Amino acid sequence: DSMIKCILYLHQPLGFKVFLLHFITRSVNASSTIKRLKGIKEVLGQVEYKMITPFDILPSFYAVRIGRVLCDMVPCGPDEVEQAVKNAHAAYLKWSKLAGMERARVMLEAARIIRRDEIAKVEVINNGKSITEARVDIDVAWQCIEYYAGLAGTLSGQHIQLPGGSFAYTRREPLGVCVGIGAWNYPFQIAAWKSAPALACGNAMVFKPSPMTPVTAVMLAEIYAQAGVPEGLFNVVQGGAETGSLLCHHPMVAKVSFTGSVPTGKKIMEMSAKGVKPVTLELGGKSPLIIFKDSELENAVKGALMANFLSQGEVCCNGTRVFVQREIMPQFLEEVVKRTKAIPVGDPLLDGTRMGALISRPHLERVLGFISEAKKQGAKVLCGGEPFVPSDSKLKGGYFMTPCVLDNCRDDMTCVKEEIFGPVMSVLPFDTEEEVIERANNTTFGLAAGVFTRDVARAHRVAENLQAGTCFINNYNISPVEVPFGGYKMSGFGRENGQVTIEYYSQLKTVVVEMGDVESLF
Ligand SMILES: NC(=O)C1=CN([C@@H]2O[C@H](COP(=O)(O)OP(=O)(O)OC[C@H]3O[C@@H](n4cnc5c(N)ncnc54)[C@H](O)[C@@H]3O)[C@@H](O)[C@H]2O)C=CC1
Repeated sequence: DSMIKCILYLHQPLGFKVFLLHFITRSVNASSTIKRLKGIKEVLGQVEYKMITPFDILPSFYAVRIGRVLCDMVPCGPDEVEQAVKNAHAAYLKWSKLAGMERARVMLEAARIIRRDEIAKVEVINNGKSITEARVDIDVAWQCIEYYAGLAGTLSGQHIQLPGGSFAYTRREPLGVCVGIGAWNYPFQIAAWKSAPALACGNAMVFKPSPMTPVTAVMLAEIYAQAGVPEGLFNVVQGGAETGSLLCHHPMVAKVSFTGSVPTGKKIMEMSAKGVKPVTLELGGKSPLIIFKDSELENAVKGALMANFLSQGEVCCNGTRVFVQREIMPQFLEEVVKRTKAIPVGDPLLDGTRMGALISRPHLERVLGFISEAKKQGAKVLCGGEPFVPSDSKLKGGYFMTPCVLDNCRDDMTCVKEEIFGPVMSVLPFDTEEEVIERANNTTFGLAAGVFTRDVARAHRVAENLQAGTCFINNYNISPVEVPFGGYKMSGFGRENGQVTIEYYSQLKTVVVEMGDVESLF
């Protein structure tokens, strides 16, 4: 947690002038961030530079995951965390007193302000994914805020009749200051998925993005501020494990919602347990995708690609164990390999690109390491699995690789058992429904699962028997915001999105009203 390095280079379209920008060292809340952005002008007064704000992104703003540092961030320590939580608490006291409909109006304004293309560009630079996918992420983010704005005015309790005219009623009340801790794979979207239901219920949020992708959550803070939330209602603190741990231990924090790996999830739960804080854990997966021989093959192949190659394979709910019924294996493999080879890898800012760069050099090496180990254990690489160097010289140092399909896989191989978090599909043959369900469930994870078949009864039977928080039938990796998302088993608990998430960001108060005399036993 010493110094988190992430430097931002701006290229001019002509002449290759490089501007180094140090910004947002400790972004405690939106207004201080804005001040800091403005402060850059003074700090870098002597240097030739262009001022950027999130809504002033230059067409030449250009830096992808190409091995360059974007900006220097200093992790927030106890003082900043204290300031962020206190600010958030003060904002919560105001925000929670507003009518749900008033909160809805502010949130709808935030959803409206989110401008897809500008933020998507920064997200590409932040994360390395293709611009096409980043645009979808930003759309999903504003849709999520819009959806929970719609629910903010519907929060209500129950009226319960009791004997003698007495009654009780329940009130759905906010929790207070909620903490969101995010992973690096969907930086802006995760910040929206966590803050939207939190804010709709009347809470405040202190959000810590992953130190790998610190930038776009700050843009969301600015958007909420512009939309008119009380100052400090959505704060961003930068940092890694130490900052996250300060947040989880803080006595004024009422809840922690975490997205990340299983080992960190366990720590978050332990730390939160000390303060008896509820947690939502969105953790990793090793999800199965089952393709029966009666499937519409083209759709099944497209589904397998969607299940494996979005965001360079860095997706928690990816269906990376692709079980294919033996009779159709040759046709499936031929088609899936043909389409995988055709995926355009390269400059993620270009519209034609479908796969960008992985998050970091060590992560790329880890993913390639899984492939070498798979080969040693007997898997056959049908395509990809190599580092990729784009022809554009600016991208030479990037963390690119070609998407990989592995054949001859067995259930006991490391590539089939462990989450790779990269573009690596493991294909496994199966014979019967009973057998494949047992093998699909033979994992400690349970985030998602998929089944392709034309047999309606089989589809629902298989979905019922798969141990996973989400089961896709005849598609994969679509996540409309109306639909709850979350895990079974070690993939976590609690849900994000959908109506049910209101329950994870609120608490129920029961008020019992006596209309008669007190009948005392004493
Ligand atoms: N289920 C889901 O919705 C998703 C799950 N993931 C999972 O996340 C993992 C990849 O993301 P990473 O960022 O590498 O995960 P990670 O667990 O290393 O970090 C996640 C976040 O936790 C913070 N953190 C790390 N140690 C901490 C500690 N001791 N106390 C408090 N905070 C701490 C990090 O700074 C980061 O913000 C994968 O395993 C993936 O499956 C990723 C995206 C979505």
